[in-house]
Amino acid sequence: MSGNPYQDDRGNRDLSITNPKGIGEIDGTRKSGAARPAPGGPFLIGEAMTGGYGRGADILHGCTIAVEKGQIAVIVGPNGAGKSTAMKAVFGMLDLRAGHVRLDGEDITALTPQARVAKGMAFVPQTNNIFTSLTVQENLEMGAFLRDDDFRGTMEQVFELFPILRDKRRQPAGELSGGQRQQVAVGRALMTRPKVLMLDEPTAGVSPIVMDELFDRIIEVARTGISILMVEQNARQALEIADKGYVLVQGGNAFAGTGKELLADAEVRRSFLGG
Ligand SMILES: Nc1ncnc2c1ncn2[C@@H]1O[C@H](COP(=O)(O)OP(=O)(O)OP(=O)(O)O)[C@@H](O)[C@H]1O
Repeated sequence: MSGNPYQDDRGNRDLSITNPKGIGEIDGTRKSGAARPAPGGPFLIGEAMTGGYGRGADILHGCTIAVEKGQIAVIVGPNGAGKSTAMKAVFGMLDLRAGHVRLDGEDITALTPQARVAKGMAFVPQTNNIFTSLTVQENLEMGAFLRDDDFRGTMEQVFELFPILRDKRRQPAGELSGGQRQQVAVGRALMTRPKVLMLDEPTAGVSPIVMDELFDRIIEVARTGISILMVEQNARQALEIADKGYVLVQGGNAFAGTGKELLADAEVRRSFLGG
């Protein structure tokens, strides 16, 4: 897959590689240089997030993750770095001890996940992200449960994006292949007509070809103006389509930059991309 189609005309928001101490650059407090943040800050930002599960030790330590409208931000890093935890924190599944989450300028830190869905956020977790005993179409209808308008147009868009789902719409989702199930999960999230689509390892367990196809579809979704925030194990491929990449290590930001910058950075390559 080639580079990201958005990078050229949005280059002025892209930030150079930063170290944890330079993290202020990510949230738009950059003090010098040409890059200026969008007025009001990023569309979605989890800023300086610190917290963990229940009464356990903190997993996130001042972690910052952001995505602009219609862009793709990718979180990569070693196993256990806290990538999924950062996603859960942005979605409100974690009580933060410090830090904020802002969507379109509004502080949503105190909102429940359900309230965030109503605000336009959709989250596709890593596992158990479909109803296996329901048909494909029923899964998509479940995605529209918060809507009281006619959602057939949205379902049509999902079928256009993932034609195989139309063919299999009457089949129980549990009978589908891994890649097709992921399409159901993404399709179900899209049924809410989200402004932000959060994906935790959407390509887990699928073949390289299926991964490429899924990434192409994700680019298409971003082109419609939806922001994509995703965690990926396939770091190199994901960074290729990323407007913005974050490398998390031990719950904190180790590197951030455009996908291209991270792919070109010698240390990032050596430490996180297998050379
Ligand atoms: N529900 C939970 N309760 C308590 N601790 C958890 C929970 N989920 C994750 N953790 C812990 O949080 C830390 C970070 O896990 P997390 O799943 O966020 O990492 P990750 O970067 O997504 O890893 P991976 O790449 O392996 O999926 C780990 O030490 C993990 O054991």
